[in-house]
Amino acid sequence: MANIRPRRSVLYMPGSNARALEKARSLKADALILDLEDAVAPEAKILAREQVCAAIRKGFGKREVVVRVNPLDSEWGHADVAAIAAAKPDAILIPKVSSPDHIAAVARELSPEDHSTALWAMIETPRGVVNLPAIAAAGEPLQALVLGTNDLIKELGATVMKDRANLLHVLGQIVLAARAFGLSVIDGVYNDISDADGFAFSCFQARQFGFDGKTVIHPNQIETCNLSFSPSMDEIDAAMRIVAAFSKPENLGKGAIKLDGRMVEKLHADAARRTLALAEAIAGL
Ligand SMILES: CC(C)(COP(=O)(O)OP(=O)(O)OC[C@H]1O[C@@H](n2cnc3c(N)ncnc32)[C@H](O)[C@@H]1OP(=O)(O)O)[C@@H](O)C(=O)NCCC(=O)NCCSC(=O)C[C@H](O)C(=O)O
Ligand SMILES: [Mg+2]
Repeated sequence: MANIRPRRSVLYMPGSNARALEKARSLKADALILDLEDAVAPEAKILAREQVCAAIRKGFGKREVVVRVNPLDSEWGHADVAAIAAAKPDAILIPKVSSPDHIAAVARELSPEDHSTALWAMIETPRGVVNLPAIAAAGEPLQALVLGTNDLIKELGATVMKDRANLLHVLGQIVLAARAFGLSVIDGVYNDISDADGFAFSCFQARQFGFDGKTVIHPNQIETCNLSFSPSMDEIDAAMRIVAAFSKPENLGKGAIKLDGRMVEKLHADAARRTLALAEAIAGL
């Protein structure tokens, strides 16, 4: 099983907020997005870039570190990419990706020494959704798609619905595109920090769609998120039983077997191995 990196909870914080950058070192988010884009006011952009570079160099333990830069066509974009790549985060998150050209343009800005920096792409414009297959097919170093529901709702002229009935087609399309090209896929944020039940539902819904995790905006959303995107004890138990059943001598070479009165195929064994690998990776965090 290839390396699995848990990306259950992916916490945004404004790069201009020194307290949040420090606090993140004590939080159990799997990944952090240090934001230079929309969460940072224009007058704080340079300070945010400097603070974020210093914070990356100090380190965030085992947490995956991702920096959202400003778009290349903004006055900060090119300098953001140069400075952030030199600080060596795990990935750079490109906002408002509407075509594969946006990814290629940022990739061109990375020097050959920056080859360890992956790219993540935000899908948050109508064009980004329409062009999902081409964007997801961009290839290395693209590693993940992140849904931006706030911008998307705004651009669509839609309104926020608790059950996201007006976004279900997008949830399906982004997961489909990501899986077709072997990318991770992270759901958008839930703005109402005080609504624990609504947040838990949106995590449950995202997991059912196949997302690897969800972006969060406040420490109080992390635990629910981690729980929602972790294999449950029942899932781990079922996975172990499936793997064990396929390992029995009488089942070797069989494509389908009967287990507890149900048909189980090799594909279920593959999924079970992935579940166990994810559980192991989570335990190692
Ligand atoms: C929303 C907030 C501004 C609220 O902040 P605050 O008023 O400080 O909240 P609390 O007092 O409840 O905070 C309690 C402690 O937790 C720390 N904290 C809060 N938020 C974070 C965080 N995101 N990361 C790390 N630490 C955090 C506080 O410092 C307090 O700590 P302590 O001092 O020990 O008491 C704030 O939560 C916030 O800024 N959230 C993130 C906002 C953000 O980054 N937005 C941009 C990303 S969302 C987006 O753009 C989505 C996408 O593009 C789209 O289009 O959909
Ligand atoms: Mg956005």
